Parts: sequence; structure tokens; C-alpha cells
Amino acid sequence: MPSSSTAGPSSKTGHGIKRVLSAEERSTLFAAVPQTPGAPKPDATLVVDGVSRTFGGLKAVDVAHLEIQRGCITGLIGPNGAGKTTLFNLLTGFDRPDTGTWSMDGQSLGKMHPHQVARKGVVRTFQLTKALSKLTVLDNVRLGATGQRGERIFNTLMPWTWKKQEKEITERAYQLLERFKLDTKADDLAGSMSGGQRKLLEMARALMTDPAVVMLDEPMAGVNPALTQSLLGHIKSLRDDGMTVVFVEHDMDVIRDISDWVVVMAQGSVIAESTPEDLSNNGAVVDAYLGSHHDQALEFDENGNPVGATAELAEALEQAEAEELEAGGDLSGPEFVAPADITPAPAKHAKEEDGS
Ligand SMILES: Nc1ncnc2c1ncn2[C@@H]1O[C@H](COP(=O)(O)OP(=O)(O)OP(=O)(O)O)[C@@H](O)[C@H]1O
Repeated sequence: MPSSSTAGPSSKTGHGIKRVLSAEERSTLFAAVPQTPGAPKPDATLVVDGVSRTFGGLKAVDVAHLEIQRGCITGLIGPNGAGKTTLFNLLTGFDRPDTGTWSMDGQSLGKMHPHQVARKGVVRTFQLTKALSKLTVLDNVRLGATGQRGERIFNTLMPWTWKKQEKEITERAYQLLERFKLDTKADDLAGSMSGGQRKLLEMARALMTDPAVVMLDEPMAGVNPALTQSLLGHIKSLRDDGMTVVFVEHDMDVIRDISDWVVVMAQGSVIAESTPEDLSNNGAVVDAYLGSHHDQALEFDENGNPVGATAELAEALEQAEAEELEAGGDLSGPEFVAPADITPAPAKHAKEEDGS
């Protein structure tokens, strides 16, 4: 494993090695990384090799090689169904691959259950939050602690061994609730919280094990704009505490705002890697992602007729359909593909369009 020469302060207080890098160090570091799929990183913490997962006939994930740089925020993007969540599931023990190996700091994480992966220092949150609505906010966070002594039958016979630990767990849960400004809600039922607050709760729970790598699956989904900025700040603060963050996101503004590096997946594979600034110059990204993205902004006039880039897109589609029919083709089948050279309108997040 290559080790960093770009050293900021490093620590090993929780699991794995944490390294705090300044903005300048991060930008210098990535300036030297080739913008190609599977690019080696100067100080990779997670390394994935040949990981594949098939559902029926569909290859949901087929990642030949991927390295995640320590102490930085890596954004993972790709069209719906690209395999992002499945890759998260595989790497964190929630699913089993058909092939492949992956490791953190040279230690294999394969064939482990999620709580074992968490003990090694890699935690994740879910696209749909998994807060237990009938438990209090505090208890939800406490559940993030793994390997409590009281869980073992032998230890239940010796309450003094776990009572101390119980107290420590509760104290840590309170600290995390304070960090996410949820401490005033500690005794509320999790079911009473808003979508955004649940995302914060999930992050608090994930931090209970003091992880080195935090994987966030669409942390902004379903969050109202007022909380978005606060969530973004919290994600940056994870990195600023030396954690490595990998997060899935569809909103390109968010990706550009907080990612140090972006990995692009399509049809299960990593098809591009890039700095956020260079994303829109990458042809593969534009073709595979922006051009087919569900949040692509469509514009219509008051009569419902497409205008601007949307009109061009509609016209190109009509022409492609006409050509296909003229050539004796059939538009009902899945094999009909719209031309790739249609210039997409700039991607825009749905929440901007509906004004919510
Ligand atoms: N348990 C499953 N059984 C069958 N097919 C699955 C299963 N999980 C995922 N898939 C399929 O695998 C492919 C990849 O799905 P995945 O959810 O990983 O994509 P994604 O990039 O996370 O998409 P999105 O952005 O919509 O969340 C999709 O075609 C999906 O339908």
C-alpha cells in the first residue's frame, strides 16, 4: 500500500488511520492523479479489486479496480441503476459479491458481516433512512455502538462489566447528538423527526464506532433546502476530523461543492474519475451520466411546448424515431436507443424545479 508523503497530522484514535489534509494539500494531491477509471491514489485507504455482483442476468456491479484516497471526500455519481448502492452494500457486508476482494489499509474486509466491517472502521448510511421510529433519538444513536459487553451472555452475569460501558456509550451518543444539534430531541421518538433530521440521526449513529471511513448513500435525498447547507457542513466536518468520506449524490451542485474527487459509475463499472471542476469536460461523463440523468432540466412554454435545449432534444428524438421506422425498425423494443450526440440541457436538481 502506498503511504502518504503529503502528510498532515494523522491519528489512529478509532479505527484505521485518519489524516487531516488542508484544502491546498487535497488539491495538490489530486492534481497529480490521472483522470482515468481505477486511477491509483497517493495514499489510498479503501482498495477494491475485481468486485462483481449479478442479479439474474444483470451485472449490477463490475468494478475492476478502485482506490479511495484517505482523508478526502469522494463523490460517487452515476445514472439510476448504475450500481452505486449495490457497491456500497458489497463493501460494507450487506451483500455478498460473486467475485472480488477489497481492503482497508491492506486489511481484507471481504466475507464479513456489517458489524464486523464497522468494527474495522468502515460504516455506511442508507438511501432510505433506517431510524427505528418507535425508539427514542438517543437509543437510535446508542444502537450504533457495536460489540457492547452486555450483548454477550457471559457478560450479562457480570453487570459491573457492562454498566460502565453503558454509561460511556450514552455519553458518546449525547456528544454526537450535540454535534448534530439534535441533543434537545434526545428523548423524542425518532418517528417524530423530519427527513433531514433523520439523515443527521443516521450520521450520528454511524459515528458511534469512531470510524475511519464513512459511506453516505444519498445523504441529501428528501432533505429540505434549509437543512441541506447544514448537512453539507456536517459532511465537510467529517473530512476535517480526518475521516475518509465516500458519498452518493445526484445533485451536481452538491458534488461540485464538497467533493475533492469524483468517481463515475455506469452499468456497474467505474467509467470515469475526475476532479469536480473537470467533470463537465469529460465526454464519458456527459454521455453516460448527464445526458441520461433523470434530473435533467426540461423546459416548456406556457402551452406545454418544449423550448430551448428541450426542443432540440425532442426534435432529435422525433427524427431518430422517424429514421428507425423508415428503416423498418420497431420502437417498442428496448433496443431502440436515442442518438448519443444530443446535447443535454444542463443538469438541474428536481427540488429546484418544483421550488420545494
Ligand atoms: N436485490 C436486487 N435484486 C435484483 N436486482 C437488483 C437488486 N438490487 C439492485 N438491483 C439492480 O441492480 C442494478 C443496480 O442497482 P443500484 O441500486 O445499485 O443502482 P444505483 O446506482 O444505486 O441506482 P439509484 O441511483 O437509482 O439508487 C439496478 O438495475 C437494480 O435494479
